Amino acid sequence: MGTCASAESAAAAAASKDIDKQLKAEMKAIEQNIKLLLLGAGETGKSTVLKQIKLIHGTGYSDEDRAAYKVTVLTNVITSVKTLLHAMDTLKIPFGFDPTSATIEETRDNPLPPPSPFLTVEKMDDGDAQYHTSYCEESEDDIGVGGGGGGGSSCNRQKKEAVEGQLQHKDDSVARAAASAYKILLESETLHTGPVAQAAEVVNTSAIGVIAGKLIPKEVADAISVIWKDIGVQYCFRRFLNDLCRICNESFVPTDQDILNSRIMTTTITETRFKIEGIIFRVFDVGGQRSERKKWAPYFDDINAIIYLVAINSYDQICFEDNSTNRTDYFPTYEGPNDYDNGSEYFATRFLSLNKYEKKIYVHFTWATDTKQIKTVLAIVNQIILRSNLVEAGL
Ligand SMILES: Nc1nc2c(ncn2[C@@H]2O[C@H](COP(=O)(O)OP(=O)(O)OP(=O)(O)O)[C@@H](O)[C@H]2O)c(=O)[nH]1
Ligand SMILES: [Mg+2]
Repeated sequence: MGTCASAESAAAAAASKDIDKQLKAEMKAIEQNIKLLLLGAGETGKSTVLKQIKLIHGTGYSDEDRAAYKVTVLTNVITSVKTLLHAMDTLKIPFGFDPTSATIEETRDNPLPPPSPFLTVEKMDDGDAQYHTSYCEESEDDIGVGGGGGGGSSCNRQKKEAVEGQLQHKDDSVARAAASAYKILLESETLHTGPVAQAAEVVNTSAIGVIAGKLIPKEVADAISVIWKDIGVQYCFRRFLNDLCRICNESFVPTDQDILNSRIMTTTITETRFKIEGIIFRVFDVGGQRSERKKWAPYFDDINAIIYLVAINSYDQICFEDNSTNRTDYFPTYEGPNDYDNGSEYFATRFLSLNKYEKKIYVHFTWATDTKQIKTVLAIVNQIILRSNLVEAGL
């Protein structure tokens, strides 16, 4: 009896000690805060992940935030149309070009280029590496410009992007037919005539920025509308401007998805604090362009985790910084087929093989603009960080 009672009290004392330790660890975490650093090259989705954390764990966006983002979205629309018009000339696609009039025999035989989900790699203090793929989960919202567009899934979107990528393949027969039509019109000096070419002139000569409180000028909005209806322009780049009418309307207020899709290059390091399960997370978002990277160094002190983002669709894009350097160049050691599964596996393996100090690295394939997928990734990240805190505290 006496033995039993003393065993019980020993167990109770041990349990109480554990609780004390846990409370102490949690208090320590609260005191210290959890410092999370978002790193990665330019346009890899760092600020987008921060926006998602704000939506998931913060208070969301106020009316003032939305008014500021309205300026960004409207400016992004004008910039995108200018980019699109530039692409028409670069890819040699004339206005009015109908891709269905060209034979697609060769394109059908070409392998599809890999779609473009983004890869995130988390570095932890020690231990194993892990993968998490949220790439093909169903998504509630489809993404158009501003993403207000209806239905569909991430998988459908990826297939759509892959098909669009194929349409732009420089060797396919549709692209050759477009270039040939472009050449004929150029030689006959009729390439830049007609209503769509006039609308292009209006957009190209308009100012890029939209001032706070103002709308896109009516003549520019009308010109964008004319450009967007052109079948050749649709062929050139059909996914960005589906929501033009909504965005150009006076009553336009950016939705959460508009905000996630909008783009401002980060040039000032920001710190944002969130309380998740009682613990304060301090998230640092840095600029990824080359000139910004020298500002990263002081932020490595005392951090609990790095979320390193990589855009795995950027392997064939050039750097914003100098407009010529390939962002990732090709990988001569890659011998696998040109498909998503093998390509993404290869990227993950390359990153993991750089782990010289046996740090814990977790790899997630995800879409930074998809709140549902980022929610899953963040929940895993939080669990990992909190777990490693308890391990540190000896629990
Ligand atoms: N399709 C797609 N677009 C994304 C994804 N992540 C980010 N984007 C878009 O890419 C653009 C750039 O994303 P940002 O979050 O601003 O990139 P960043 O890494 O903060 O860039 P810097 O501030 O220049 O370092 C934005 O328009 C985003 O909406 C993704 O996973 N998929
Ligand atoms: Mg940024």
